[in-house]
Amino acid sequence: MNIEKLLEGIDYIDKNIGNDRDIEGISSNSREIKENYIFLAIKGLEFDGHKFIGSAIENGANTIVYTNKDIDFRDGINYIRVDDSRIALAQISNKLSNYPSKKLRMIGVTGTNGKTTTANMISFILTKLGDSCGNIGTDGADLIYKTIATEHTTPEITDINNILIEANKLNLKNIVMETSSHGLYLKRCFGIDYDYGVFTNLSPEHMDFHKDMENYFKAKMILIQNCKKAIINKDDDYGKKALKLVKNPISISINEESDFRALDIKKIDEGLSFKIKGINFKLKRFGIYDIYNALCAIAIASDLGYRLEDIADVLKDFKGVKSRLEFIENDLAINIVVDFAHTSTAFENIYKVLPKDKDIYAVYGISGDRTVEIREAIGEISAKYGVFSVITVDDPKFDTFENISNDIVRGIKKRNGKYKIIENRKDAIKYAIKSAKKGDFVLCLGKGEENFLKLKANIKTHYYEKDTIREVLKEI
Ligand SMILES: CC(=O)N[C@H]1[C@@H](OP(=O)(O)OP(=O)(O)OC[C@H]2O[C@@H](n3ccc(=O)[nH]c3=O)[C@H](O)[C@@H]2O)O[C@H](CO)[C@@H](O)[C@@H]1O[C@H](C)C(=O)N[C@@H](C)C(=O)N[C@H](CCC(=O)O)C(=O)O
Ligand SMILES: Nc1ncnc2c1ncn2[C@@H]1O[C@H](COP(=O)(O)OP(=O)(O)OP(=O)(O)O)[C@@H](O)[C@H]1O
Repeated sequence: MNIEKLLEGIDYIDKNIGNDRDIEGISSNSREIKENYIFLAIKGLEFDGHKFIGSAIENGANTIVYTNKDIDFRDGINYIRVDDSRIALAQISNKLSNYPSKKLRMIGVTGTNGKTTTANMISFILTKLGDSCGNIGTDGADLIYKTIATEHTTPEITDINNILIEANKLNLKNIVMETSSHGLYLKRCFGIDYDYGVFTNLSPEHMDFHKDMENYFKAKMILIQNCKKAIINKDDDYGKKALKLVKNPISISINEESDFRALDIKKIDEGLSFKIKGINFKLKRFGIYDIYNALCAIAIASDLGYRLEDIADVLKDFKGVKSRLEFIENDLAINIVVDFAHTSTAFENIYKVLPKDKDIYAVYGISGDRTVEIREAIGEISAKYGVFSVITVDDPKFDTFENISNDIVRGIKKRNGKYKIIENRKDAIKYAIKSAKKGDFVLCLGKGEENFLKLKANIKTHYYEKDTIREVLKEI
C-alpha cells in the first residue's frame, strides 16, 4: 500500500510526500525499523522519539509520522504531521494489517486483580464449548495451536495486530485479552472494537504512573465505556461506579442482587461449589475471589447463548492458571504455594482462605515502583492474619532493598507481627521451608511466572520461582 492510499481515513494535519514506495511495516521503535517501514515518532515518558528519526531513516524508513513542528525534512522521504502519534500509530497499524480484530469476537478484561485468571477461564470455557478462543496477557499469547511471547501484558498495538493476524490464519473465533491500565492509557488497544469488556475490581496499584485512584479508574473505563457490552463486578465499590457509566451492563456478584449472582457457596473437597440461577457449579479453586473471576466468564458464555448447565459441565474441569495458588509437590508434607499476588487485596484474599490452625510463612518483597503505602499495607495485612513474613527481594528496580523492607516492617510493627529479613530470595525460601512443620503453609508471593528479578534499575537477572523452590527442596 502506498502512502496516499494508506492516509485515506487516517487523521493527519499535514503531509509532505517524497516517495510513493509501498509501505511494508510500521513501528514506533527506531531499532525495529526495516526497509520501507513507517516510523512513528512518539514523545514518550522517557525518550522523545523525534530524536530517533535520523536512525529510523538510516534503517530504511520511507515515511515519518511526527507531532513536533520544527523537524528537518530530507528529500525522498514522506513526512506526515499528526496531532496524537499514539492514535496515528494505532490507526495506521490497524489499516496496514487490514483490521484483523474485526474478524474476531474481541473480549477485553481489565481490573486490578484477576485479569489473567478471568481471561483464562473465558478462553477455557469458550474453547471447550467449541467456540475457539485465543488469549493475550501477562503470560504471553496463547493461540491454542501456537504460543507467542510478549513484552507487555497488553502489547503495543503493532504487536497486538501481528498476533491477531496469526489468530485469523488459525481460524480462531474469539480473542480474550488483558487490557492493563497502562495499555489503555497509552492507547495500545485504540481502534479495537471490543464485543465484551470485563471489569473485575479496583484497588490501589500503579500509583507511580496514574498518580491517584480517579485517574486509574478513568484508564480502566476506556475499555468499559467503549465496548459493546460490559460485565461488571457489583460487589466492588468502583464496579458500582462503573455500572452507572454504561448502558445495559451485565452485573455479577456474590453479595448484592445482580444479573449473575453466586449463591449457596460451599467449600467442598475439590474446591468450591455454588449456584447461579439454581444451576450447580463446581470450581477446582480454593479462593472465594476465583468465584468472581468465574462469574465474569460464565456471564459472557451465557450471554453468547450457551446454557448454564453446559457451562458448569465445562468449568468443573478448569484446573487454574500457572502460579495462581499453585501447590508445589514435595515430600515434606508442607503446603508450598506459588502465587502471583502483588497487591494488598491479593495478599489478604489468600490469607483469608488458609486454615487458621496452621502456621503460615509468606516469602515476599515488593517491587520498587510500588508506593510506600502499599508496602506498609501489605506488611500490616500479613501481621493482621498472623502470618510470619520472610521479607526478601522482589524487583527493587530504582529503589533499594533496604528502603522497601523498612517500609514493609513499619506495617508489620503496627500489628506486632513476626518477621525476618533475608535479602537473597532463595535463602529466604529455604528459611521458610525449614521453619515450617507438616501441614503448615509456605507462600512464595509476587514473582509467579516471571522469569527475572530486576535487582538494579530495569536490568533483568534470570530467576524463576518454581525452579528455585525445587532447588531448595533438593538441598534440604
Ligand atoms: C509506562 C509505560 O508503559 N511505558 C512504555 C512506553 O513508554 P513510552 O511511550 O513513554 O516510550 P519511551 O520509552 O519514553 O520512548 C519514546 C519512544 O521512543 C522510541 N525509541 C526509544 C529508544 C530508541 O532507541 N528508539 C526509539 O525509537 C520508543 O520506542 C518510543 O516509541 O512505551 C515503551 C515502548 O513500547 C515501553 O517500553 C514502555 O514500557 C515500560 C518499559 C514498562 O515497563 N511498562 C509497564 C509498566 C507496563 O506497560 N505494564 C502493563 C501492565 C502492568 C500490570 O498490570 O501489572 C503492561 O501492559 O504490561
Ligand atoms: N478476583 C480477584 N480478586 C482479588 N484477588 C484476586 C482475584 N483474582 C486473582 N487474585 C489474586 O491476584 C493474583 C494475580 O491474579 P491474576 O494474575 O489473575 O491477576 P492480574 O490482574 O492478571 O494481575 P497482573 O496483571 O498483575 O498479571 C492471584 O494470584 C491472586 O492472588
